[in-house]
Amino acid sequence: MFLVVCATEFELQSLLDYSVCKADEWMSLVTGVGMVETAFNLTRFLEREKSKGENGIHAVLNLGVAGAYLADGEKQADLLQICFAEKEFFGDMGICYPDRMEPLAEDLLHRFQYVLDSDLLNRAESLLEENGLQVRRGNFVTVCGVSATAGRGAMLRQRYDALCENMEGAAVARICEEYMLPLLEMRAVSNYVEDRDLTRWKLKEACDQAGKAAAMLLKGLKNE
Ligand SMILES: O=C(O)c1cccc(C(=O)CC[C@H]2O[C@@H](n3cnc4c(=O)[nH]cnc43)[C@H](O)[C@@H]2O)c1
Repeated sequence: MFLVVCATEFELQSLLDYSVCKADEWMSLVTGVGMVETAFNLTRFLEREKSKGENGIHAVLNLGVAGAYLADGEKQADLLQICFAEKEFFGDMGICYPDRMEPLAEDLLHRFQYVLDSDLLNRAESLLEENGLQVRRGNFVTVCGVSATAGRGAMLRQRYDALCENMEGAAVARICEEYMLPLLEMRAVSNYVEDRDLTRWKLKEACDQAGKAAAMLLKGLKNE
């Protein structure tokens, strides 16, 4: 079964509202916002499952919202659009200058980028497109702090050839690597990464969109 991992109750609630699957068909975990809470709570959860002798989790869905980087034309995700991660990066792990980032020496890091499960991603993308959703796929950047200027957004987008940013994805990928669990990461765009203006954020609508898409996925992937 899938383990659905969300940072907040808010992001999970809409999936619970839309889901027609029975409770024993997927499990959920709310980790808290950010990489540390995510890594700690996901590891603890998987260890507890292991110690119960349960081996029911076969894949992880990291579900939530994200900030889309501004880009020219084709490369720009729309507000509320569903995006899938092809790769995840620890985006601010490095040497941070005001206008650029430089990498740390490779031998200082375990891993800096993760390639997500392409089979799961292809199946999920097809399923949502068959259900009439226009989705996007691309690189995701996990950051410690929400980017609050268009300049920082442009720098991160360019550096990682990225679609959007979030605060948990790379941590989930790290733990899934350790437990050899295939990972699918799906997020709805709640905001653009621009000079900060919270009045333009669409958090509630994005959670709703993500929950609706996740309910479709969990039902569809189960029937394949
Ligand atoms: O500043 C506020 O008042 C505020 C109120 C509600 C939510 C926030 C967040 O920053 C949510 C962070 C949460 O959502 C993901 N997320 C969404 N957009 C972005 C972004 O532009 N950059 C990074 N993370 C984003 C993230 O995964 C967190 O879990 C603030």
